[in-house]
Amino acid sequence: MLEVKGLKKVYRSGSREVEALRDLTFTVDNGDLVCLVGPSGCGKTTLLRCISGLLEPTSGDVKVNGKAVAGPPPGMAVVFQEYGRSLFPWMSVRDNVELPLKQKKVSKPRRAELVEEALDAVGLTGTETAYPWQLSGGMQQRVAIARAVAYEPETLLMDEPFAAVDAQTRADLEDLVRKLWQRLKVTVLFVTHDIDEAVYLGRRVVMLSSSPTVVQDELVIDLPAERDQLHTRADPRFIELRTRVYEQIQLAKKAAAK
Ligand SMILES: Nc1ncnc2c1ncn2[C@@H]1O[C@H](COP(=O)(O)OP(=O)(O)OP(=O)(O)O)[C@@H](O)[C@H]1O
Repeated sequence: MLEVKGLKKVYRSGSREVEALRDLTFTVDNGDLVCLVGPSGCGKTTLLRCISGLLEPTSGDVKVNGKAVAGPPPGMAVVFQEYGRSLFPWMSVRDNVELPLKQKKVSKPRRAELVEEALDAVGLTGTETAYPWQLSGGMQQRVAIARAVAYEPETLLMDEPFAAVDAQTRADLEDLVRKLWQRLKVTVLFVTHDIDEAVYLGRRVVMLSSSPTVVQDELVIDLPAERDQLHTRADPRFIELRTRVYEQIQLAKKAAAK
């Protein structure tokens, strides 16, 4: 289980202080898919960086399976928004996916297996020797997802991973994430500012307020587990849920403007 308790982050530079996160508390059960949604600048990236041990919180704590996070936790992988910057352009697709496995000291034959399985899972078999810059944006993001999946993480953090791809590719990648989540039984925390994406993907949606950020509300997404872009998004329950999330986010924005 991932536990975030009383998390606060204040950035300080000289005499300037920015309180990015005020007091965040929520949990993600093992094997759950939780979407975090909040307005732009509410501190979503700051939160994920604290969870992944890349940034030290000012106070509060993050625990994974009861253990406090201090530095990047071993069973965690992160997929960032900017695929262009997260892949090494001088390395082939295979080498990019394999690199974290080398760092994890996985044996060579097992690495080959994991890379092959992960590329197959994201529909990129045959691109092993290509370089990232020879692929489309959507394909590059698939490579980044394959790299995270090959690592066999217990927890997968995704920070607005589809913000930079076109709408059709985005829909395909959303379905890919749900498929991988169901197949691999991994715990997923998915951050997005897109309300429809959060409701479509999540089993739960945690709504954040504007900065200084607190948890505004939480919602269980009681849509069927089998989802598809056409029918799920037209389901009256989907529309009800997205309206609830939208209203909460609007309330958060109004409260912040006062
Ligand atoms: N290194 C930093 N130093 C000072 N302030 C920072 C730093 N990083 C972020 N901030 C501030 O903290 C707040 C939250 O930023 P953050 O990037 O976490 O938000 P976000 O929700 O991910 O934004 P967006 O949705 O626009 O990507 C913002 O006010 C931002 O200006």
